[in-house]
Amino acid sequence: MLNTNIDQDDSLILHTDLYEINMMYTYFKKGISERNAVFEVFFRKEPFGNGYALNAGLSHVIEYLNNFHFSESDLQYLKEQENYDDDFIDYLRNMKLQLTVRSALEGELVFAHEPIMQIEGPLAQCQLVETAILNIINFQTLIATKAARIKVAVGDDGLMEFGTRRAQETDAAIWGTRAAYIGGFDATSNVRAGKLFGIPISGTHAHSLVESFDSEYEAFKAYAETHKDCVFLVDTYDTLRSGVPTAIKVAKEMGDKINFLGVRIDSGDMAYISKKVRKQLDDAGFRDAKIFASNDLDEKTIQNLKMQDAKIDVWGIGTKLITAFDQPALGGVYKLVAIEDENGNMRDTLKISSNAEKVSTPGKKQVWRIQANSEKKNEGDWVSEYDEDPRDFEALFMFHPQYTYINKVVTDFTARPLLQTIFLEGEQVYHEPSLQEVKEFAAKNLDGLWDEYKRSLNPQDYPVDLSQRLYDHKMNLINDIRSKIMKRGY
Ligand SMILES: Nc1ncnc2c1ncn2[C@@H]1O[C@H](COP(=O)(O)OP(=O)(O)OP(=O)(O)O)[C@@H](O)[C@H]1O
Ligand SMILES: O=P(O)(O)OC[C@H]1O[C@H](OP(=O)(O)OP(=O)(O)O)[C@H](O)[C@@H]1O
Ligand SMILES: O=C(O)c1cccnc1
Repeated sequence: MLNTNIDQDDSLILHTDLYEINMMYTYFKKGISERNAVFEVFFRKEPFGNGYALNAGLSHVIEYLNNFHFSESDLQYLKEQENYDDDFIDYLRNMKLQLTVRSALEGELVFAHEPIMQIEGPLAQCQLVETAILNIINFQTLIATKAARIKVAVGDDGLMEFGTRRAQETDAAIWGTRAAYIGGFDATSNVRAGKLFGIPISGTHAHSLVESFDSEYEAFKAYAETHKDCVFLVDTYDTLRSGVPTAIKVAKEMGDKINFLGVRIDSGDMAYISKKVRKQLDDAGFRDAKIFASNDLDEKTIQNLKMQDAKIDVWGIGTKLITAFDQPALGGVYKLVAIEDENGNMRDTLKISSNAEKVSTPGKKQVWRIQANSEKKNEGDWVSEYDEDPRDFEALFMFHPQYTYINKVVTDFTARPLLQTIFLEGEQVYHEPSLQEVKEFAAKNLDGLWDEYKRSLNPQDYPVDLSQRLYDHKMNLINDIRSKIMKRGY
């Protein structure tokens, strides 16, 4: 018996902060819950000092929104806890998803200060979904980005995800594994993630197998007699004196009965040991046997090991990937950018700050990825008002949104809108691609990025520019608000 109140009709609908429902209550009681609103998700800095983020999480958001309803036990719980009036409880009972959701697709490269998801519809519904959407996108985009960094470090070597045992609980392991696959991992050790998402599964064995037999020889032999594909973990006692020689002995004895894929090392000086192991395997005639390595690895250690000419073919990565060890959160936010007024007109909203980077950009927007036809590489992103289209221009003027003297004119370009319609007034209109297609899309997008933005250390800032119209609108709104404050004193 579980010590929780999870019942049959549990869904993610209450996976929200209480303040969202408290705000819905106010909107409902004051008669503004159905006013049209537009919120946008964006982050202010790429994680890990990276030059880009790799978008992930949309699939889980779609699943969440397709299960958008309050169950009777949810309503009863809210009534008991918060004593909301019955008319509000009835309103929640009858609530059907009416939101229009536009989003950057999974596997898309996304950058700071541009909307990566846009939620439009009744104010109350927009407010309710904030928490779950941020929870999902912030985590999965973070892990996909970490995975992409690790993938850059390993190049064409094999890359296995080993993180489940160190993940922040089960959901993080499952969805983190999926994000890692999008970011470039080849396989996972998590069997459920394999079953759920079709990710290839792969595994070796642990030290406990070796310790369960009287000797390393008996352990490897037993494994070989019960498996066709064999990777032996060779560092339980003494990698070079015992582990590798024993693996070679067993591989020779078993001959064609097994596929001797290689050995795994999980401790010690990986550069020194892997070179020695390579020599031992080669000398024994096992030139195709691969060396697998694991032990608290991340992109920095991998790069360093490669610099030391470590002879590692397949990398197993757990803790530092799945916990996003060096940056535990992406910090994506969900901000109101437009709201319907009492006359039915949309009013764009703006947050002013003394920190220029924190002044928000008002209104419902679109993001255009601008690519030069000559190079097939991105020139930058052009954030516009929603009804603008850069394809109407022969030459596109792109300028830095703060340092406007940094600018360029781009001709002969293609422009593609990043925010795609996923739900239209509550109906899913987007057909999800397979996970394999998402992974290929991510790799293709990375090809379109100049190396200057891709390097893991001190990458160049990728241009995220505003259209002239959006820039002028923002400046006018800032001036309007300032002059109102001067007049009214608040
Ligand atoms: N040649 C190397 N250069 C840089 N880092 C290395 C090298 N060899 C191993 N490492 C990394 O150094 C870190 C420290 O390893 P640690 O001392 O914990 O490993 P260990 O000797 O295997 O001990 P344990 O058995 O407790 O894991 C690990 O993240 C490992 O991947
Ligand atoms: O180091 P990570 O990147 O987190 O990768 C996962 C780790 O999990 C296993 O170790 P663990 O000590 O849990 O089990 P073992 O008995 O198999 O060594 C494995 O050997 C890796 O070292
Ligand atoms: O298959 C492995 O070698 C493995 C799986 C999970 C964690 N560590 C290693």
